[in-house]
Amino acid sequence: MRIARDIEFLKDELRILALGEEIKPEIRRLNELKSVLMMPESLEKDGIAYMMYRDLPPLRGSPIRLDVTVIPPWNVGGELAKTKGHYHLPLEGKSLPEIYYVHSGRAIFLLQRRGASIYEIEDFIVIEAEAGRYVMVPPGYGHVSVNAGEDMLVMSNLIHRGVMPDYEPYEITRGAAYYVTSDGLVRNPRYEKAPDPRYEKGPEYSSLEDLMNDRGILERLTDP
Ligand SMILES: O=P(O)(O)OC[C@H]1O[C@](O)(CO)[C@@H](O)[C@@H]1O
Repeated sequence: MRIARDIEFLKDELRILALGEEIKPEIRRLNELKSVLMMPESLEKDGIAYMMYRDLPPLRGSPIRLDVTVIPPWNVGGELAKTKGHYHLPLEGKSLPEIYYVHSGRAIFLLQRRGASIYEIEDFIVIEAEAGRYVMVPPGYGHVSVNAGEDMLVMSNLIHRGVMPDYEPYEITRGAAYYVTSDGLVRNPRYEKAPDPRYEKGPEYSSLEDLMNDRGILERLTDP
């Protein structure tokens, strides 16, 4: 599968070749997600939760980092496959956004903006995106990516390379304010306040390459 010019994802071998270089993935295991699962007690055995191929060559040396994340379909206690979830720590006092582009599969992005405490959510957005659509995670929003389809979800993300993830709020509340299950959304009871979700669809964009060449969009990653 073509990710961009000179970047190929070899689906059967779970390998990425970028400008001829083999990119070694960082693997997140199911056991590492126990702290954010709706029903961790339903996890019977460890396995691969998702793979992150970080800092692909075309953008090395630039302020923006390009990663590819591959989430196979899985389900623990009815909850669909997802990333751990994090907020972005401010960089030099600024909260910075992030862009996801879906190459294949069906994604649901759960975005949340917290209020006075981590148990209070002011805004909760559910964004659906299949291949050819992108999502901008706005500054200040925490995010979880869910594989809502039956196939592998393959997506890229563009982010300022100085941004560090903050996992603690998601670990304390055991995930986002809503879980995505095979029966739909389930409210996480650990949050004291969470509005009804707002539903959106990620806008279409011709390709990741075109997105990477769109100055207007890219500039927002460093200066929202
Ligand atoms: O850090 P988490 O919550 O496991 O999520 C992984 C995702 O976050 C990123 O590290 C960037 O925010 C991606 O590479 C990856 O898709």
